[in-house]
Amino acid sequence: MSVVRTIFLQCQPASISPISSPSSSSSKCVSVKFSVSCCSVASPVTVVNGNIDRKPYERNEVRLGLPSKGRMATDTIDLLKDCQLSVKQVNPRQYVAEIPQLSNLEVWFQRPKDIARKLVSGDLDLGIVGLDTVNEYGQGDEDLILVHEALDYGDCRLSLAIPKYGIFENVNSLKELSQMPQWTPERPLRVATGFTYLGPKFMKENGLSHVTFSTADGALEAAPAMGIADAIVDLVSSGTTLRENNLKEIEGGVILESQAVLVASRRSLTQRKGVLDITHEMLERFEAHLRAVGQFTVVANMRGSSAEEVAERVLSQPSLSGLQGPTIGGSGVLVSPLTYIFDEETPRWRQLLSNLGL
Ligand SMILES: Nc1ncnc2c1ncn2[C@@H]1O[C@H](COP(=O)(O)OP(=O)(O)OP(=O)(O)O)[C@@H](O)[C@H]1O
Ligand SMILES: O=P(O)(O)OC[C@H]1O[C@H](OP(=O)(O)OP(=O)(O)O)[C@H](O)[C@@H]1O
Ligand SMILES: [Mg+2]
Repeated sequence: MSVVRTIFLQCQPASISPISSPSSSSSKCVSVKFSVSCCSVASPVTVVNGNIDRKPYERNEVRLGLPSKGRMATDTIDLLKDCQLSVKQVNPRQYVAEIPQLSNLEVWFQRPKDIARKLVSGDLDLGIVGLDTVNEYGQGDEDLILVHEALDYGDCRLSLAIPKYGIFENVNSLKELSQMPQWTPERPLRVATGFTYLGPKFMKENGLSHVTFSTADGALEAAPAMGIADAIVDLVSSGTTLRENNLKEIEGGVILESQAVLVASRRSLTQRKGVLDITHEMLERFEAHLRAVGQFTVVANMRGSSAEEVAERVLSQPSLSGLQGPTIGGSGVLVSPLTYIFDEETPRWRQLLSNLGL
């Protein structure tokens, strides 16, 4: 009986599929690889918008905008670090940095809303922010292209919420809210929101006509209890803030599902030297890294009469997806998390090129 070395990839979700057939060599080593696709693939989205004054900028460096503060800041740096892209900042109060692995790239730390604005104005070429920010401050500008629409952090939704109490006690859907007799031209539904573009757009698209909006920079959940508004449009993640303020979401009231995205300026991608190459490099790393999240390499020595027999046994056991691989007779088991799984092609890259007409 010969000892056969088996290598396979293990992942959390139950589905597991071979990405390469077992192969044997003269020394009776067998290599079996499994993979599960962890992220959904969607086309780069073009967001549409109005007229903005564009500056014809003369510069040679490619500029990437990253969140300077707030909850997106650390997670963004962490994602880049996980992709072996180290952001070198001289000190935390300096807003410019570099990523040595990406030459000719300047990183600029900015507030998320300013990243969206500066992409539109041409002052940045690439940015990482929440989709809510892209849509709110990009206002559907055709120049903005979502290069990666699911970076897997910053998950939240933009949602309409109303009080649980009073006249809203039995109101549980957008339809019921819109049909309430209370809303008239003289006494419209008062909505407080920081999303002064997406909020009114949503109400209009859903046929709510007697609506007025007020805005504030934060703590919007206080507005109904303060008597300033009847409803709010704000981001919800765990739902705790709504609950603690006696508010509820309603059916049909989700305006947008959001997470961190990589967004680019179409003009930059097509006209500025180096932007397309840097985008390709970042995209390949992001896709390969996100595909590898939750997957592990397991290396074990296994007994079998031949490499083929071991490979056959490994491949035939769906239970391997439950981390039971070594129980089929392995020893010297090594388990390590995977950093990247590179596919032959980067699906979003192909989609981006076709979106750009290249
Ligand atoms: N509760 C949340 N959970 C997860 N992600 C969130 C949450 N709230 C916001 N986000 C995401 O993080 C982004 C940045 O939010 P954050 O509150 O850190 O900054 P900001 O709202 O731009 O600034 P500030 O709140 O200081 O005015 C949002 O645009 C959104 O994409
Ligand atoms: O559903 P939850 O997990 O409770 O999160 C939702 C809250 O998080 C955000 O506020 P943030 O913390 O950014 O404070 P802000 O209102 O000052 O922006 C958002 O504006 C909500 O208020
Ligand atoms: Mg906030």
